[in-house]
Amino acid sequence: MIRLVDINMAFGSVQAVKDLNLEIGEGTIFGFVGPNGAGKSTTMLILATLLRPTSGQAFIDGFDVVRQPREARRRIGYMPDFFGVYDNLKAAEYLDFYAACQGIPPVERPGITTRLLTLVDLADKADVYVDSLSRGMKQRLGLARCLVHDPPALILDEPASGLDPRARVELREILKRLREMGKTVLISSHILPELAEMCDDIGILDKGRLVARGSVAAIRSRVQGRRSIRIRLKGQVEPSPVGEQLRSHPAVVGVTADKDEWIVAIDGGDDVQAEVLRGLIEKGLPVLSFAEAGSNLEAIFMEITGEAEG
Ligand SMILES: Nc1ncnc2c1ncn2[C@@H]1O[C@H](COP(=O)(O)OP(=O)(O)OP(=O)(O)O)[C@@H](O)[C@H]1O
Repeated sequence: MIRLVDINMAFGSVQAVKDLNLEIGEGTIFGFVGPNGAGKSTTMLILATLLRPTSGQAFIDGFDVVRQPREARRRIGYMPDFFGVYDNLKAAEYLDFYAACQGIPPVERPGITTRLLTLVDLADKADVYVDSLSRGMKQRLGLARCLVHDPPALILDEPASGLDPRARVELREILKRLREMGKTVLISSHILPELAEMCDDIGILDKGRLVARGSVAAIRSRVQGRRSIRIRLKGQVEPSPVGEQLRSHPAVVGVTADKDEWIVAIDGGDDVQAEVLRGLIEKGLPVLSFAEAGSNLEAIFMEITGEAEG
């Protein structure tokens, strides 16, 4: 449904997207994750036909976004990371307005508006001014707006950003409904755990390059067996014998000092963790705490995007 072939995008000397190749099958919820400036919004703008790539091709349902922008646009709903809402309109009027912009005949518009407001759980807000809706509600209304022309593919740029946990759960529920409807969704975030709960597949973008792609389980297994340990020692900061001692263990693959803490990446399980602790104690180093930071998704994300730096 969505295909990117050797996409490059340069803004002057800034290479925002580099040799990006990606295929997203029909009915997939695909999470696009990467730190700020990774190139997510740029890629989405290209797919939305709003930015012409420096080179490469992008297709929506087989239509080239540069050569056949009208056909591509008809098949896509795009929600930018920031969008304005007209505050003098009520929710239903707002959707009606966008349906009119899409050339939908007046007789069909009330039905579409009602269906979409129901889909995004705003049926009871039809007559409420958009301006007075909460941020989460505005986001859901924005999502409904992308659906007025019933496109098979949706591109959502950071829709969960700034939402409270409850609003995120609501958004996740709506994405599930979209999946049931057979929509293909490309959704971005700079927070991997936020996307992991909602997506079938994940692509990690870093400095314009796709550095990992696969199911959440596959990405997790890429760094399986690796864990981070947080260590606090009394009055110890670099330079100190601590870093040297930690690095001397062959299973220690990374050591960083962060304020009064050391963060150590180890390639191994409980036995290795116990050995590293024993090594510190045997050297007479004053360990205050030694705890697993967890092999959480955020650590995995740091790991993968860190790898790409070299
Ligand atoms: N119109 C532009 N002119 C110049 N540079 C740009 C332009 N748009 C994006 N960039 C640069 O391209 C790079 C990628 O930006 P992009 O907005 O695509 O990243 P992103 O992954 O969406 O990040 P964020 O989460 O911060 O929006 C950044 O270095 C950015 O500064």
